[in-house]
Amino acid sequence: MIESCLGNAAAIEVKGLYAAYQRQPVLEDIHLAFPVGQWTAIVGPNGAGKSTLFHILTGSMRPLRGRIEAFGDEIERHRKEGSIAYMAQREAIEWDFPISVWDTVMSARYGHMRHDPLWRQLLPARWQAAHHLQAVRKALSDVDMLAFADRPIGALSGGQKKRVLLARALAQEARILLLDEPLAGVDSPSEQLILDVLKREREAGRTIVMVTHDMPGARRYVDHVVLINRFIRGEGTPEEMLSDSKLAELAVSSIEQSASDHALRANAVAMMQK
Ligand SMILES: Nc1ncnc2c1ncn2[C@@H]1O[C@H](COP(=O)(O)OP(=O)(O)OP(=O)(O)O)[C@@H](O)[C@H]1O
Repeated sequence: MIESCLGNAAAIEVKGLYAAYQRQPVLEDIHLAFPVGQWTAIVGPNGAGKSTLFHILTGSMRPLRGRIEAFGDEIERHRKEGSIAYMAQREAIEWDFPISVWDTVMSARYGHMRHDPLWRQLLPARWQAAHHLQAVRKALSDVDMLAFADRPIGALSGGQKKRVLLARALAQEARILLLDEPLAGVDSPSEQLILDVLKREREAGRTIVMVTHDMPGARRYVDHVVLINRFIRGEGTPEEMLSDSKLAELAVSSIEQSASDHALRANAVAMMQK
């Protein structure tokens, strides 16, 4: 087990996080902990701030305020060590870029290759050390995409693209997997395959955090659920958080949030016109 000796430290802990785009708050007063070795689902309506939270966790966006730790330590060190793998939404990727499936997944190994001798780093991707090739082969095989290794990524179907993105995250062999909607837009065999792969990763001790709108999948597989809509709206077991009444409260929070944002904007416009 990867994390068996780590006690109760959270894999990631978020303390007092605030984030905004053009002064419009998106995340406020976020306090969260993703338990080590557990599978967490982040659930919230469109525009709730879920992807923004991931952008902050991966370091691609700076929050206005707040502190983030990984394994009880500054998160930046763990990012640099490649301990956190991230799977973006399919829409966030440039699929026209002329790169093969193999090379896309191999790019997850670049962080590890930094420790290889320089002469080896200069060789083409296919001549890298055996353990890198093995990690890529295993990840592609886990998502049943090894037969597509030489295809350009732009020639894949939507579900295949999703599997390649997951393979890329797996090939990093990170301790934490952050997955933004890994189940969105895939057919049901692909969905089952992805859930089974993640179940095995969790059993091997990896910490998984995934954004999902798939309630049946989350109810069946995850250990921990976070409800979010700008603020944290609940955190607990799937039984507690994914009950009809909790999900109804979350939906109502979304309507109230939009109404209050609308009123604030109208107020601001009225003030400027005075
Ligand atoms: N680059 C940006 N500039 C300005 N506003 C943004 C930007 N990115 C996101 N937003 C806004 O921030 C809010 C939160 O967006 P975010 O993508 O984090 O939500 P989400 O919960 O991931 O939504 P979805 O489920 O639709 O993917 C939305 O209102 C969105 O329009």
